[in-house]
Amino acid sequence: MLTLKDVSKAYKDKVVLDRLNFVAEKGEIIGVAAPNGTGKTTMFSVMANFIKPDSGQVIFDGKWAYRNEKEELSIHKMLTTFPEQKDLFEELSGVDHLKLYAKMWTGSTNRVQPIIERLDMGHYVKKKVRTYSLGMRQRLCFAMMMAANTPVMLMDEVMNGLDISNVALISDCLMEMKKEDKLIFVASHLLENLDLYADRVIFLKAGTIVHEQKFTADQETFLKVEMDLSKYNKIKKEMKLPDRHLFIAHRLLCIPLQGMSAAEQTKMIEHMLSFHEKELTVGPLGTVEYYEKYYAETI
Ligand SMILES: Nc1ncnc2c1ncn2[C@@H]1O[C@H](COP(=O)(O)OP(=O)(O)OP(=O)(O)O)[C@@H](O)[C@H]1O
Repeated sequence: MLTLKDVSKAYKDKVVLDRLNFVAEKGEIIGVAAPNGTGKTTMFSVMANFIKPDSGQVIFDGKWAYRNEKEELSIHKMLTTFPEQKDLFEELSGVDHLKLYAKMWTGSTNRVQPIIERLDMGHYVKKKVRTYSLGMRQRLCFAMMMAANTPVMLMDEVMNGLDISNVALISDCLMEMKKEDKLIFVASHLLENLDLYADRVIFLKAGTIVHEQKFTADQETFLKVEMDLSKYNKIKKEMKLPDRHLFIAHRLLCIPLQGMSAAEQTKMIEHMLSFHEKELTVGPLGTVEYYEKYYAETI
């Protein structure tokens, strides 16, 4: 559905995307995680052709690649990007915005009313945008994407400024949209929220994807123990930890259980319990833990 092939982009001598490659299919939600200033927005801007990459290609459906105006038009019928709040028209109402997006992309306004109801916007949507709070504007931006109803959606910071119940509401809508076979990219700093609906999360670092986390049943299992650095150093002296263990962000010891017999696993858990640590869990690494692994100091 969407392929990035060797995409590179630099601003002067600052390389932001460095031969980036990936393939995304319809019916997927792909989370994009990285600290501020890493290149999430740049990647989306290249995907939407708002900026040209220095090299490489963005290919849609195996055939369209922004090579000319006709191709650009074909792609932009399939793709929407999350509107920026500053691009909203202060003197128009929310309904006006929704009708505009619905008409432009689908040729009909039939979906507007159900979207207003689904997003619980009825009490404000007829008022002018200049009277809206940050969260009300954000919900309108999301509703505009729902109204456009394109097969590909690029959502940068979709949860910005939303309270807990609205984060839950938008998360539910994203899951419903996934069932409608959309391909949705969500760049977000709400990492635990991504775990809820993303099929995979890509982690950007130094212009490339350093890790892709897939939420499948065959994820590697770790024994995870919260501890500080001095305790970790003490344990390392007292026992042989597996070579592939991680000590993430100076706070979490993660021991891979793969390859250990049941007896060895039990022994390892008993051993860790004997250190009386705060918390001990068994499971795969989550998005927060991978984030810390790649962006915080790890031994
Ligand atoms: N037009 C530009 N000119 C020069 N440098 C730019 C430009 N746009 C972005 N950059 C730089 O490129 C890098 C990546 O920026 P980008 O906005 O893509 O990051 P981001 O991951 O989306 O960050 P955030 O989480 O803060 O939104 C940053 O160092 C930024 O300063």
